[in-house]
Amino acid sequence: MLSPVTTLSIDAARPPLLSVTGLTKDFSSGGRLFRAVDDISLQIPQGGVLGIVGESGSGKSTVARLVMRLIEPTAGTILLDGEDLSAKSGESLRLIRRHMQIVFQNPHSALNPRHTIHDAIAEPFLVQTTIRGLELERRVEALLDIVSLPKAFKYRYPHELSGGQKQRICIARAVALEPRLLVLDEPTSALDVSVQAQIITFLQELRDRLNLTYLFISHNLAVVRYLCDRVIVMNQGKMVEEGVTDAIFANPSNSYTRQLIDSIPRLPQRNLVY
Ligand SMILES: Nc1ncnc2c1ncn2[C@@H]1O[C@H](COP(=O)(O)OP(=O)(O)OP(=O)(O)O)[C@@H](O)[C@H]1O
Repeated sequence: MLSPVTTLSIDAARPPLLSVTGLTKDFSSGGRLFRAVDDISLQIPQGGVLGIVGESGSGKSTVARLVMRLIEPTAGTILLDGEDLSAKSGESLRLIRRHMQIVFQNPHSALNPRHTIHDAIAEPFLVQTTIRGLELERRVEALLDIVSLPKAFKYRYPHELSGGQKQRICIARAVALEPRLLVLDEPTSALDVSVQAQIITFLQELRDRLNLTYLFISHNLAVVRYLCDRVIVMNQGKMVEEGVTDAIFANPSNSYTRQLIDSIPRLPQRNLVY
């Protein structure tokens, strides 16, 4: 287990790890304002897995980017362990960003083709810490071990890896500085179905092993059902349903949610997760 790089303040009466209130995002397009995210509120306790589902264009990725402060909200607050992200900028935002990392959909474009796997995994340490030399080597190898890849992979380049292996490298890099929150934005949709299943199982094990908290974005309800404790259903930027995953799947109260559930393809038994 890696030692913590920094720690957030820990209160006795602990707030949810992530608490989002009234999150709203307007984009201007062709001189007109378009509300992509409309008054979304959510909470994730430490160690929880919250899924956001909805069809293409419903605003899921925009929520992910807002939570990561990759884009600025039009309105709303985002608290990480009680700390207001919207009040932070510059160095204090950079410091708190260590505690929240994002894994994107496409591992093929996320890795620099000219950098070895070693350099890809070492980068967060070089940018954010003073860890160097033998200790850096130890960390890189430990992270390859965490994502169940051989140490010798550090000498390889991205084109020498499969899609699933590349996504494991992206996950290794995302967990390098021991974040508390991992935002997973469709992390398996660019992968083959059999590899998707491996990555989902792996993400579940990783959460238990590193005590991570996930915000999991997907249009794949079967994956969400497998991985998430609670789920939010989004339609046209709005939250139309929220609750315990099993309860929502068993008895959706919203007609849009029911349509989504009915659209899950019936697949052969061995692909049951999907
Ligand atoms: N930078 C932007 N400028 C203008 N409109 C944007 C921008 N980013 C997203 N949008 C629009 O906001 C809406 C929500 O997009 P978003 O990517 O969040 O949806 P999504 O649910 O993640 O879709 P998908 O599942 O296809 O990724 C879409 O209509 C999209 O066109």
